[in-house]
Order: sequence, then structure tokens, then C-alpha cells
Amino acid sequence: MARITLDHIRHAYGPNPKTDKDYALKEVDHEWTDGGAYALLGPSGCGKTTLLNIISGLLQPSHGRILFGGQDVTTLSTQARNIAQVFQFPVIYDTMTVYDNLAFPLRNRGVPEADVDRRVREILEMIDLSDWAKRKAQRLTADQKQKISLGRGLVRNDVNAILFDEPLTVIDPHMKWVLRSQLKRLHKQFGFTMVYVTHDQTEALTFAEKVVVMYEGEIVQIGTPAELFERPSHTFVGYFIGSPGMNVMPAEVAGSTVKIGSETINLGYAPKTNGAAKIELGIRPEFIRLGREGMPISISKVEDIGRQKIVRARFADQPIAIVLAEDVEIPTDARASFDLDAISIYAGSWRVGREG
Ligand SMILES: Nc1ncnc2c1ncn2[C@@H]1O[C@H](COP(=O)(O)OP(=O)(O)OP(=O)(O)O)[C@@H](O)[C@H]1O
Repeated sequence: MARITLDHIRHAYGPNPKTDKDYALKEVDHEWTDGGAYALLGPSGCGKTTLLNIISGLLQPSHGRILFGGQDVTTLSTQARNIAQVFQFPVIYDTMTVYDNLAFPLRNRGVPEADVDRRVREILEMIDLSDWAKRKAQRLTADQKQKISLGRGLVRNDVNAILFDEPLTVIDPHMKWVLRSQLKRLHKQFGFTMVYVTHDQTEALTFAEKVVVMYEGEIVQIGTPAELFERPSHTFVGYFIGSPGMNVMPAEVAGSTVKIGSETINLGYAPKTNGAAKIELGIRPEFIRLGREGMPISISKVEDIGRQKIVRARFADQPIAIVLAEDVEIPTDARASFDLDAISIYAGSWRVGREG
């Protein structure tokens, strides 16, 4: 397995890119750890596939270099990069048996037959297809075929990285959960470097150690699931991660106080806004408390979602969501207070630190 270095990579599909807008992938300059499990997460069109294709070698970046374990592979073909790939739809040989499909990548590299057999049996067990080993693949359902594709991706343990492009799209919801947990376990056991593309936050947050959140061609944060939840670097991460997403409200900062409409909150520190024009305050719905004290709000709706309830309200003329445990009573004429440690201040959509 290998460390992946993305060295000042950018990509434009059209000729002569001039401004940032011309790039489907804006500058990426990161190093991904050997043996790390990364998920590329973001909405449709944000550049996930572009970045994955640059890593796999299907696409040459317009700028920058890509290195595996310190070796420049920018101009190498997909095959020469020694990676395994699992795509959204099954890529298998219909006329071969399930067993032979899984054995193919190993036999292709001259692995001794005894090792092929041991490894194929392990994978068959993992994807729960041991009983189907001798059947022709064409007789299988779409989701069984996709399990073979996954198995083929995992069968070799001498690859630099395994790349997954929305691999669970055709898998039924229960099996999705099972396979995701198995992938995670395999990662722990074998330490594969894995890159997993998805637009589904649950999938990204349960699979990955590090989630790479992309928005409009840019990586806006790379972090653990907890970091993305507690300290979103960009308002988009706040909206996109969590359900409901973070409350983001226009604000004004003066010293260590922040004003939202006519409400003033003392932060206890001065945020470093550097005179930015667009200032916002972000707070996740889980960190707002309702009680008799605090700032005025008007509640419009309470949604019961099982162990929690979501309160929809207006605060300082802004819509706001609040998440409470199911057994928390909401007082009449409730007022709201924000957990100060959970407040983030954003200047031009990016989270700012403290002055001094
Ligand atoms: N071959 C291409 N030629 C021109 N533009 C392209 C090409 N492929 C992608 N794009 C554009 O690049 C941008 C990023 O697309 P990309 O497919 O990388 O996003 P994505 O996040 O993978 O989206 P999806 O989840 O829909 O696959 C989009 O604006 C898309 O229209």
C-alpha cells in the first residue's frame, strides 16, 4: 500500500483555463497517509470523480503531480499504477464462475494456485457467496454481481490503493450496511489505503477515518467525522453534515461580541474576521438549549423523530432548528441559549480563529 501525495493538482476539462471557475478541480495539495481510509464526499458535480480519476490515472491533471509512496506516477497508466478499482456498476466476466472471477486478478499476476485458493475462499466468505462459487456469474442478481466486483477489488493485497466509486449504489439497504462494516473491518485488518467516493454522508462517516468534503471543485475540509461535526471549516460542511445541518445566520462582530439581528452574544474572545464583508454565525441544532432564560424565539413546529425531536423556530428573524432529546420538556414561552463553545464564526464562508 502507498501514501498518496496530491502535489498542487488542478484540473480543467476545457482548453485555456483562466479563472478559478474554469477548473472542475481547484488546487488540491495534500498528502494522504499510507493505510488511510478516505471518503470523498460531496454533492453531484463537486469534482469527486474528477479527483478519483486523477488518482487512478484515467485522467491527466492539467496541473500538478501525483505520487504514490514518493514515486511520481502522474504520467503512468492505470495499470502501471498498480491499483484496484470498484465502480458503481458490476464489472465482471459473465461466462466465468464466481470463483474464477475472484481468482482472475491473482492468476493474472502469476500468484501460486494454493495462495489463489486460500485468498479466494476468504473473499467468498466475506461477501457471503461461498455457496455460489461454482456458478456462472451471469446467473446472479445485480447486487450479487456487485459483491463480486467488491471482492475482486479486495482480493489482491499487493496493490498501492483500492479506489471505490459509489460501490454500493446497486446494493440493497441492509446488505449496504453489512458490506460497509466488512470493508471497515478489512481495512483495520489489512491496512489497505482506500479512497471511497460517495455523496451519502452516512456512508462516508461510517466507512472513513478521514472524510474529504468537496464543494464546487474544492476540498473544503479533511477531517474525522467528529471534527466535521464539531468544527466545520466551511459553512458548506456545516449544512451538508448532520441532519438537520448547522444553523448559519448573518451576523456582525464587534470585538468579542456578535450580533444577530437585535440579539447580542458575548463570545468571550474576539474572532479574527480580518474585515471580511460576509460574517456568519454557525451553531449546530444539538447545541441550542431551550428554557425560561435566554434569547427570545418563536416556535413554529415540533417534529418527533424517535429518540429526538426537532424544533423549528424563528430566532432574530431567521429560521432555526433545535434538536432536543425526546424526554426534554419545552417550556411555554421558551427562550433559547447557545452553547458558547459550539459557536463558530465564519468570514466569507470560512471558519475563523481568534484574534491575538
Ligand atoms: N468529461 C468532462 N468534460 C467536461 N466537463 C466535465 C467532464 N466530466 C465532468 N465534468 C464537469 O466537471 C465537474 C465535476 O464533475 P465530477 O464528475 O468530477 O463531479 P462528481 O462530484 O463526481 O459528480 P457526480 O456525483 O454527479 O458523479 C462538473 O461540473 C462536471 O459537469
